[in-house]
Amino acid sequence: MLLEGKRALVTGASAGIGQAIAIGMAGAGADVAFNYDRGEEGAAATIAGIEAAGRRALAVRSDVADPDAAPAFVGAAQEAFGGVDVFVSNAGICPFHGFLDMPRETLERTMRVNLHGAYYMVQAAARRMVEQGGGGSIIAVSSISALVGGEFQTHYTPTKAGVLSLMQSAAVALGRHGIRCNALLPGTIATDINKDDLADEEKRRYMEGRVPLGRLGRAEDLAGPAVFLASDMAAYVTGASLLVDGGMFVNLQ
Ligand SMILES: NC(=O)C1=CN([C@@H]2O[C@H](COP(=O)(O)OP(=O)(O)OC[C@H]3O[C@@H](n4cnc5c(N)ncnc54)[C@H](O)[C@@H]3O)[C@@H](O)[C@H]2O)C=CC1
Ligand SMILES: C[C@H](O)[C@@H]1OC(=O)[C@H](O)[C@@H]1O
Repeated sequence: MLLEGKRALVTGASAGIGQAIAIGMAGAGADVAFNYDRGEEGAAATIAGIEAAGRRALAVRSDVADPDAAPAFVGAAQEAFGGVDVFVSNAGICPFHGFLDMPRETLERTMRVNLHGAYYMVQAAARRMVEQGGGGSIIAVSSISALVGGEFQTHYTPTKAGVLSLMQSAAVALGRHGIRCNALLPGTIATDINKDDLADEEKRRYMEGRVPLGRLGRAEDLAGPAVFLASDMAAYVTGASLLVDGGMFVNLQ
């Protein structure tokens, strides 16, 4: 198995993409610790999915925007599993809102969760990996939105560009330690984050129509690419970004 014996950590894994990655990594042989800030039922389902794969699970409820949450999460995983080999920074929010009347709190919360949270978490994981030696793999969930804009995402797209940039700079900073850092760029994946937005049938059909593969993404579509980047199959891949969007980005006309 690609991740046999690895210890993986995933932020934001009580639902959606994080949940699919956590369970997918367990299916590939990893013990998995995850954090989440809401959704006890979802967290229980993630634990069940990891354990059904015969792997150990650890769930920690905390807010990635809290700088103290990062060392606490990594420390708890270290205590439970004895080390950290793979880290996936996934937790994020996207409260759709127009630009001209963007509430300050919505802007600042989105920045704190998506960008500051990713920074603190990645830094805490990297410190652990450097201390233990032997390298590691860090993956951040950025977005197709790091590359293109969105009318109701002016607070969100800069965070996703920031996360992509964080992986590039971290790849440079951590290469000498054998730690690889890469970004996943999902397209439109049907999850809770866009449930309300895609409840508008016209919008949903428009988004589907932009995808050459003919459908919106499913959270599970991110599991394989994440396992690949975490595994030794990607041993010479760092500072890279992988679009997982059904071809949406290249579809101009
Ligand atoms: N669904 C989509 O179309 C796309 C999503 N993404 C990114 O993928 C990531 C996951 O999104 P989805 O699975 O769609 O969302 P989701 O809403 O289905 O799941 C979000 C998860 O993150 C956790 N979370 C949210 N805020 C948190 C916080 N402050 N601290 C700790 N955990 C927190 C939630 O508990 C939940 O487990 C996000 O970073 C999002 O920006 C990127 C591109 C497209
Ligand atoms: C939440 C959106 O549907 C989603 O988020 C992204 O990052 C993608 O660009 C999609 O718009």
